[in-house]
Amino acid sequence: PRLASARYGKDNVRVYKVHRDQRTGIQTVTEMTVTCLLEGEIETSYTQADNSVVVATDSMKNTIYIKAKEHPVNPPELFASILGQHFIDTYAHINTAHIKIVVHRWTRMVLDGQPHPHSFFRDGQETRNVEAVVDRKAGITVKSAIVGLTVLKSTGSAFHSFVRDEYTTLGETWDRILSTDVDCAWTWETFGSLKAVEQATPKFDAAWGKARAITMKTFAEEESPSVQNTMYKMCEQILDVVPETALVSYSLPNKHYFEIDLSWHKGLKNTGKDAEVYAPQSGPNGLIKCEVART
Ligand SMILES: O=c1[nH]c(=O)c2nn[nH]c2[nH]1
Repeated sequence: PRLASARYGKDNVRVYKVHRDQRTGIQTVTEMTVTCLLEGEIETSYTQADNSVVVATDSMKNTIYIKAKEHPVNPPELFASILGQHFIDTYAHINTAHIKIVVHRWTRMVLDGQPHPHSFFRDGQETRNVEAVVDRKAGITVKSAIVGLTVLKSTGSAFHSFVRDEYTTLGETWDRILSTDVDCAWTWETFGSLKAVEQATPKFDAAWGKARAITMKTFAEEESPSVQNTMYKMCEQILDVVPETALVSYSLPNKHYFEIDLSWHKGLKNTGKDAEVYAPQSGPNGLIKCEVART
């Protein structure tokens, strides 16, 4: 047998960092969960119990905290690239660093119309994710994402004219509930160096804001004929407004809400245009995926 692939590191490294503006007294917080996996000439640590090539995962955890102290942690695309580049620069036998950052939401409280200087709330389980692969030869590839943004529309979604055969029971509908947990990702054109990522810094927050706005606006305003068509339109718009992206993808569960026929009870009308009470389904769910490339 041969070692076909290997990467190792530290997962679930929770990091919190506060910025204190001395002049205004306004404090800003960032909370993230970091994963760091390294690849390189590390085969002998697996095959020969040679630990001389092993940068301990504990040391990686220490490094994440030190770099978070020494460098900005925002935008996450920049911090992930800085962190990955550190491992390539520091250990000659490490050739690829895989850094994943999940940024959790701390939204500033607004009290009596005023943003509070140091109080925040978790408005949803949505996260902003970044995966950076820093490779000694190939450069820095960065994938940004919105994950876990749960949305629902109570109408404005249809699904009909699909294959009808001896396996089909699903009725056609011109008016249905549509709900999903958005997982939207955009891959940046590869950066040739950390300097190139640093120069692109202003683009990362802007792209996240645009992708999130396009997702919500298209979801809300499109008379959706299917999840497939609506997500494709989202991809087209993101590629259009973020020219440095090479690929945009969505992975959308179709979280079904079933009509409940109550006519057995005194002829109660609760289906079709009379439907008001529905049964939200935990599963099974549709799962619709696509990747749209610029070229
Ligand atoms: O939008 C939808 N796409 C599908 O492929 C599908 N299949 N069942 N319901 C569906 N809704």
